[in-house]
Amino acid sequence: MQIDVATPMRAGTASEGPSALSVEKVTHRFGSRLALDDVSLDVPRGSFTALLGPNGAGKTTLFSLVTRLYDNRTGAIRVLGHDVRREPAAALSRLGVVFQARTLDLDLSVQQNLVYHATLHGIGFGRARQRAREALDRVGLVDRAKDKVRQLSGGQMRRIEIARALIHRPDLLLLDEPTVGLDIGSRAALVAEVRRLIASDGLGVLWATHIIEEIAPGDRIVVLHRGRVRAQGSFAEMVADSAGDLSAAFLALVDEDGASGHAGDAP
Ligand SMILES: Nc1ncnc2c1ncn2[C@@H]1O[C@H](COP(=O)(O)OP(=O)(O)OP(=O)(O)O)[C@@H](O)[C@H]1O
Repeated sequence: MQIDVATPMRAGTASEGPSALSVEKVTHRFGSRLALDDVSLDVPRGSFTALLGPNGAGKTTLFSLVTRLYDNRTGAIRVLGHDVRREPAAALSRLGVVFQARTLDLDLSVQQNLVYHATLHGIGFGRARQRAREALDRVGLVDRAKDKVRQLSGGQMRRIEIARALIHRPDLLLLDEPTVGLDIGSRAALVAEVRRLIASDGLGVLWATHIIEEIAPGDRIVVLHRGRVRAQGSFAEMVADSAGDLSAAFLALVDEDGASGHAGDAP
């Protein structure tokens, strides 16, 4: 299979500038458990990069390192070229994140949730209200600004979380299994929404999932399994040896009895 396992694709040529996200040789342990093992990956600007991995692959751990919930003691993580350890403020100001667990305050209005978040980013109250309106407009929910969050559906709450993540105009958006608990229609709508944002704003998106149907031709894919990057490349590269079948390619990569049992092995 012609997939680059060793060297992540470089989006950042001199003229294009650095990648939205670059992770280089990051290892993370919880006690004796190795959650991430020498992980390197790239999210080019303007790309939808799917972080595809089964339960326990290490997706959430990776997100926690990028967002500085955990400290990366090995390797380097850069957001738009800013190292998250050495320049945390610059790196985190370019980053928006939607965590797997819902984090909206259900008893506040949609607008209050957004304005509160904007002020945490140092945006003044007046501007925060304007930004909240703009962000809601982009996810098609401007008419729900005054509603309490608990009055919204699960899919609408997710879209509010995306609006909130965009309020400080980041260049990189991380979403950790954002469609968990949504029906098929809401799931498809949410993926489409994020793809529109990439097209309109040139955001780099890292979308963690284990749902193959959320991935489209044109996406970049990073397959993570048991803490190791098993493969990364374009959709076309990923399915080249499986007659266009991404599920088959994915299963071959995460099959413990298959040839790709170790991330460092050439597939
Ligand atoms: N706080 C923690 N303490 C100990 N082990 C942890 C902790 N968080 C995660 N792990 C372990 O690290 C590994 C990776 O977990 P992680 O949650 O990152 O995977 P994931 O790909 O996000 O899984 P899922 O799709 O189920 O959310 C697992 O073996 C998990 O048990």
